[in-house]
Amino acid sequence: MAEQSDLFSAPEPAAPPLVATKVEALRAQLNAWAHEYYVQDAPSVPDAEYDRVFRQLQALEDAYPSLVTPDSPTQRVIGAVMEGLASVRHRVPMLSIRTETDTEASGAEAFDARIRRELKLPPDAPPVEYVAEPKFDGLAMSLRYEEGRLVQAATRGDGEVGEDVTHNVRTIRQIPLALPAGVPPVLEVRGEVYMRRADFDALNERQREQGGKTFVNPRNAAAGAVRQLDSGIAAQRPLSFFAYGLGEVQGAEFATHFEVLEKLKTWGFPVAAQAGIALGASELVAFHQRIGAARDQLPYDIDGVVYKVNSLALQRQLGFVTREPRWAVAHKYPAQEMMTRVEGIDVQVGRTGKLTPVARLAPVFVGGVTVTNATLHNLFELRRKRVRVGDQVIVRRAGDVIPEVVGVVPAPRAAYVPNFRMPAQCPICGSAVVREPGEMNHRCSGGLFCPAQRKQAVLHFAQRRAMDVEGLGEKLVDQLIDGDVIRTLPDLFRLDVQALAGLDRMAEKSAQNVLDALEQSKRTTLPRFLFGLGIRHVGEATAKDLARHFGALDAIMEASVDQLLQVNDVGPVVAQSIHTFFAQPHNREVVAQLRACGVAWEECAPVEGATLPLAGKTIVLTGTLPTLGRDEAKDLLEAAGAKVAGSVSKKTYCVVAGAEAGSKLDKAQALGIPVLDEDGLRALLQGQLPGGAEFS
Ligand SMILES: NC(=O)c1ccc[n+]([C@@H]2O[C@H](COP(=O)([O-])OP(=O)(O)OC[C@H]3O[C@@H](n4cnc5c(N)ncnc54)[C@H](O)[C@@H]3O)[C@@H](O)[C@H]2O)c1
Ligand SMILES: [Zn+2]
Repeated sequence: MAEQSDLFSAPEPAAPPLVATKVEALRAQLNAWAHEYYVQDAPSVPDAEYDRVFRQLQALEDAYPSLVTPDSPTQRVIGAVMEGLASVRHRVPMLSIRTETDTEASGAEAFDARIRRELKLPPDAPPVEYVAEPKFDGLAMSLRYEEGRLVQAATRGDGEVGEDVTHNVRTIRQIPLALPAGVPPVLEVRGEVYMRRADFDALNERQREQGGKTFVNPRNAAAGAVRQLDSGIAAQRPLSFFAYGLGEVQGAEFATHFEVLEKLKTWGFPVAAQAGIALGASELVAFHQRIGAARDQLPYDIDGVVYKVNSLALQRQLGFVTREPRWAVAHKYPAQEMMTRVEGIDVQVGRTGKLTPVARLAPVFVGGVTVTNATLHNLFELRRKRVRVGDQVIVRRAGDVIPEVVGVVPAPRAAYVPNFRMPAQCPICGSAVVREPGEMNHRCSGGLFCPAQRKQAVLHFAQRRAMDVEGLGEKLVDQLIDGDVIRTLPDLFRLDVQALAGLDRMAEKSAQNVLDALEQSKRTTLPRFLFGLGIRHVGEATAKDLARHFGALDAIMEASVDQLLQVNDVGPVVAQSIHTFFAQPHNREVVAQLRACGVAWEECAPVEGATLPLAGKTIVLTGTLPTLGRDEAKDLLEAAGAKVAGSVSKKTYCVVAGAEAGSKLDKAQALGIPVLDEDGLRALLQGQLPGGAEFS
């Protein structure tokens, strides 16, 4: 009998052994990736790659349902409880969301059609009401409040059991610890903990500067912070929060999801401003497009939008499938991380002379654009990530920022590939490449000469505190350099009315004004000139110290590192930087030409720092003086040998206070430090001690 019935019922196709093996392999791969992603917060492949393999598995399971097992990644929410964190059983499970993909029709239309079918709506029924929201790329969080107090915060885990991370979540400022009176006595708020892009970039920048580990993306940085055992670390990572739903609630009833969002707002939770009601498929499509167009400008990452049936009664009617509700879907955008191959590593020189290794890539569509180059930041970052030519890497492009290589996809290399090296000479100008001790970045030392640094060099040279060329601002400098009107600083002094008047928005009159300003700037001072050269680490104060110590430019140019170290406040890094600068023949040539063009200053005999009346004294300026400007007062004090500092400490010699002096004055008084007015300052410069006595 059994044999006969087998003949009549349509049997499922038996899976060929090869398919069964393939399915097992795909599951093992997905489980390994999920472990890296959920447990270690350090994925080795981009989400797009995980999703691709996930869909492959889904397709095979659809074709051979006999192969489906309850522990397949397609059948359950993946996640785990980290050792060291207590586990929390969710009273209302935390589910995943099905992803709707675009075919010929928009994913929004496919979702709406499915909902209408499942609700058995006739074709002429009015449009279904949905709520559309951004899909934040962070990690799901359940916040439990009892009697209005936050008592527990838990991650999603496997959906049934999550991790207790209350200690870390308490450090997130956007999450209220106490709620206003009148909230339901038991209230679980569900939402997403995430990191804003700017916070993420700043965190990584800090890590890079210190040679520390950088994070792949804001999601992993946020997840890593939330799942720390030590709340001190989480507190240092700037995390944010958006609420988008509820878990267990006692003592309140809601009719719609939108009403829930409104209530969350009144209780003090951040709710996405874009969340709104959408009627039918057409409004969902419009929402998807609108948020997609604004995506790059958002201050945080989203990977799509979420559509939810608004009526909670209909939600209940629709119910759940294994790992996801039927009443919601995610409609995604192009991935912000993709995999591609490194075809070469180039070096770019930035405006400030910093050398950046840049990966040349097999073209890849990421974050909505095709990318062929991505930054590797610096040599150390590149080495730490072990990037070599030929490797598959993860490229991230989010917002308007330049694309970056965030990691290598581990794979055996076919052949030996040499490690990348920084060039010893600038690829643009041939000057020596230097890296200071403790610095992560390599730089071109051809500051004045290097075409990559020209604009920056000219602007710095012309600024008020340096050569003070009025009217030589950014727009004009852009035109001069881009139009190849000038190449080096001396070219500035070779400009004529004809060359200038040919430029955009430059009448003959204003051209003459610029020439006059240039002419006037030629009579300058040694500290201004030195500062204007833009030598790394030589700010105004150091330029003044150098001028005072050596008296003449030639002496500075010829000084050894040891001689430079004799100067007040000049340490090894600064001394080396000055020495390297003047060791470049290009830079010496520029200086010679500037002098040949008539740039001149008075030189004087070297002055011993110690002989100046205020040498070694630190003085603080605060408030507005009646006649002296802040810069003027500073110049006068520094000329007398004083150091002008920005904050008051026990070491402060005296404070010069004018009108509207604030906390600095209070602090001086508290510490018993003498306070002078402008007359007192003048007296001090004349040699009178703040107490009234004379200098000995
Ligand atoms: N790279 C890897 O190795 C790797 C490994 C495993 C998983 N993943 C990625 O993880 C994701 C799969 O995770 P999933 O199945 O939990 O789905 P999901 O994370 O894509 O979607 C569900 C989650 O969306 C979040 N969400 C954001 N905004 C929301 C909103 N407004 N309303 C409701 N929920 C919102 C919630 O946290 C919820 O848990 C995929 O993107 C996959 O690529 C990557
Ligand atoms: Zn250079």
